[in-house]
Amino acid sequence: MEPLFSLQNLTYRYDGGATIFQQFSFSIFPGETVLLTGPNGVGKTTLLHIISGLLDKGELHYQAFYKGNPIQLSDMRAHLSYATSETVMFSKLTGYENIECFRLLWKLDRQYVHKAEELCRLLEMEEMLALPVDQYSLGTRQKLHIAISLARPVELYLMDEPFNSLDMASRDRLAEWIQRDRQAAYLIASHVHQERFLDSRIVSLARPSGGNETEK
Ligand SMILES: Nc1ncnc2c1ncn2[C@@H]1O[C@H](COP(=O)(O)OP(=O)(O)OP(=O)(O)O)[C@@H](O)[C@H]1O
Repeated sequence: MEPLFSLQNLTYRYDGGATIFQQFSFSIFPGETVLLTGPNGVGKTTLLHIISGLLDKGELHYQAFYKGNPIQLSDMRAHLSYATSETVMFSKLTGYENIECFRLLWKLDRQYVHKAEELCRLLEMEEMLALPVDQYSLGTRQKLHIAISLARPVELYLMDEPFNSLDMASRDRLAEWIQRDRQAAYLIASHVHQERFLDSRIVSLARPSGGNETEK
């Protein structure tokens, strides 16, 4: 089977910083869930930022392919949804209004709204949607952020430590949802929660002196 997305010979160094990746290659297949693990500071968030085209400063070399076709990482934004570790939200607006803002921003139809609300129900925070986001707890903000990100209709989802602020029941439900979804691929940075993803591939980033080399 052809990978959905493939990154070859990635070399990356932050401006004035150390080399984080050295000739690193990684692929993810349609419908696959990959757990990205490794110690603090090894480069998990950096890799997700790179794949979503957010890092254009520093030394960056790679070849990338989406569905077999060469692609610039800055163009990957159209094909993926990235649930960053920091929640990005309009805090004076309600949950419903935030869902609607992202619908307008991404130019989506009502299907997206239905899916976002379904995810809010799954994560048991639907009753908070009528309130402004600045009244939410940290975990409730995280749930809305995840619901909005996963409702976007794409074939590749990137998630950075999505479980951190969630209660146990929500962690279980979210992990089940992700593993049931065979239509999309998920790349999830998390150095815990491997027990929730027993059937998933684990890519463990190491910290060799020269930066990460191609995953084994
Ligand atoms: N803007 C930046 N400029 C320079 N170096 C940076 C920058 N952002 C991150 N780094 C460095 O890049 C390395 C990788 O950081 P990154 O946040 O990707 O690690 P991580 O594996 O996600 O860590 P954690 O498990 O703590 O979230 C670290 O050594 C970090 O200090």
